[in-house]
Amino acid sequence: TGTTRPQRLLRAVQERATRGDSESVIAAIDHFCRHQEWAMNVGDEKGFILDSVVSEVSPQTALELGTYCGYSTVRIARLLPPGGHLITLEFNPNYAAVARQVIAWAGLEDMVQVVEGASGDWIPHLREHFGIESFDFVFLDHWKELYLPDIKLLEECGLLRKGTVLLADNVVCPGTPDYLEYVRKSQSYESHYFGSHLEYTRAEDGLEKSVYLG
Ligand SMILES: CNc1ncnc2c1ncn2[C@@H]1O[C@H](/C=C/CNC(=O)c2cc(-c3ccc(F)cc3)cc(O)c2O)[C@H](F)[C@H]1O
Ligand SMILES: [Mg+2]
Repeated sequence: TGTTRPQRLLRAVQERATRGDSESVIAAIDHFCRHQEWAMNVGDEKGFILDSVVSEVSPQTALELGTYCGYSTVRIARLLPPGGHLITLEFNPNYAAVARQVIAWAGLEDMVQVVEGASGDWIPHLREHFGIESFDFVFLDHWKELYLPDIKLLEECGLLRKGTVLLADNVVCPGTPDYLEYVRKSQSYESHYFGSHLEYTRAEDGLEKSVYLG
């Protein structure tokens, strides 16, 4: 009964990063994934694109689907404007536990709510439970076949508004073909592809940014 990879990633953060310094937490995770063990964080190259989109949107309300170890959660939360808040959904309790500690080490726990459970179960209750009217920004990075059903659910629940920005990881590798076809063909979205590479590798991957038009 050894440790899990997320637990080893957390230990690397606690050993290498400075409490309260989100940049050092991001750097510690990238170092761990490059030099110790690969892990499915969005990574530094795609992370730079994520940063630029978050900075441009400057969201008061943000949603992340698939927290994993909290790497992209920290990247997003550190760029939120005053009063901004990020809700991140994670259904694996072990991952959620690690993510909470990574987020706390970065000193961002006041801007982030890690919600344990399945996106499909939680999305219909976000308004009543968190007083959310709609989301300014959504980052998709959970099971790839759930991207499409979950944005349709967000639409149905009225949680997207004119101008809401969706950013989806892995649209090339592992790939999200049904999601891509939908957002690129639908009259309700204006989409743009940002080419990049699979985290910590030379394989092709990229992010799809889709603006909801209502
Ligand atoms: C059921 N709805 C869910 N609700 C909340 N959290 C959820 C839900 N479903 C899963 N989660 C949670 O979301 C996470 C799932 C992330 C999946 N990510 C990937 O598979 C993924 C894979 C690769 C990859 C590429 C090449 C290769 F050779 C090997 C791997 C790269 C990537 O960047 C990825 O993001 C978490 F693990 C799971 O508990
Ligand atoms: Mg990913």
